[in-house]
Amino acid sequence: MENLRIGVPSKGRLAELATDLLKDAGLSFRRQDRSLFALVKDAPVEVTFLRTDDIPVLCAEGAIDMGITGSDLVAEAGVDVVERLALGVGNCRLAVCVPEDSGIHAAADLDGARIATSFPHVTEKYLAEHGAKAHMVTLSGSVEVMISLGVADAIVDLVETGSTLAANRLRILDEIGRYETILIQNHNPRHEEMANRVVRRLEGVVIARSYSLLEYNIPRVKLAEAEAITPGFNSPTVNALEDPDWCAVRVMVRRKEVIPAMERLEVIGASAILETQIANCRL
Ligand SMILES: Nc1ncnc2c1ncn2[C@@H]1O[C@H](COP(=O)(O)OP(=O)(O)OP(=O)(O)O)[C@@H](O)[C@H]1O
Ligand SMILES: O=P(O)(O)OC[C@H]1O[C@H](OP(=O)(O)OP(=O)(O)O)[C@H](O)[C@@H]1O
Ligand SMILES: [Mg+2]
Repeated sequence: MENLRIGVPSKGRLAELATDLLKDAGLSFRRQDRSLFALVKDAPVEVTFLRTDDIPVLCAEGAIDMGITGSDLVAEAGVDVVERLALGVGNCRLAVCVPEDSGIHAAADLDGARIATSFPHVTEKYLAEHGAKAHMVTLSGSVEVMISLGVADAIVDLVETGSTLAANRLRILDEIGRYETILIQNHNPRHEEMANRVVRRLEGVVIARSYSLLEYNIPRVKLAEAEAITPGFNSPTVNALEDPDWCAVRVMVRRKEVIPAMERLEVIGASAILETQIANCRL
């Protein structure tokens, strides 16, 4: 059986994220200098380092079986790949933006405008849905400066915090879509069983990263109330304590809900409330 080939971004913001995720999932490799290729230790897997935006087409063509990339880039490439797993990072949205003082107020006003973007296909589809047709200025980066350079009336680009827009005195006219970093797969991978194992392993890390383990003691009479505060991923584990009026609860809680949950548990009489980080899990 041939090795499973996984495409990983060679540089840019997703490179380190992807490498860390794979390592945490027990898929360790060493990239030597600028080499484009690495073998994974103890698994029939090869990692190929590629440009993030080439990963969708190379996966669709079968050069790689799986890849880590942005769902925005998959949409733009317009290729038919299987989306296996959302990786819980790289959240961003694609937006049509115009100068703060622009006379463009609706998508229909973009008819006949010049639009600078790295996403011409997604943009044209969006415009067509709004009955508009525009002149595309297709670029690979620094899109936000194109209006002040005089080559565009509007831009379509990724927005996360909005600070790049503010720095360029631009405002969002409309949101085209929301995207994130995903694991994609070819319809016919070289090693299907290993592909499924990669998905399960990464899933364990993604869930572990987004949940904490919460443990606390609670009077039995308050157990139902406590379970309503922390319903858990599956149902909570409840153990008896020496004092029959009390019990101990173990439950997974979304990281961002841990502090408010602890506060609410304290109010209803819980004690010894502990948060533990989960490194990995199989549920
Ligand atoms: N500001 C952002 N916040 C969150 N995710 C982003 C952001 N910008 C880009 N992404 C995601 O990361 C992917 C890769 O981004 P991009 O192609 O810009 O590479 P980069 O890491 O910025 O490197 P480069 O220097 O080539 O631009 C995007 O397709 C998108 O999914
Ligand atoms: O809303 P914000 O938080 O400001 O993020 C959005 C910016 O992030 C990305 O650029 P990146 O940093 O990748 O630079 P690039 O133009 O070189 O790709 C994207 O292209 C936007 O310019
Ligand atoms: Mg970028």
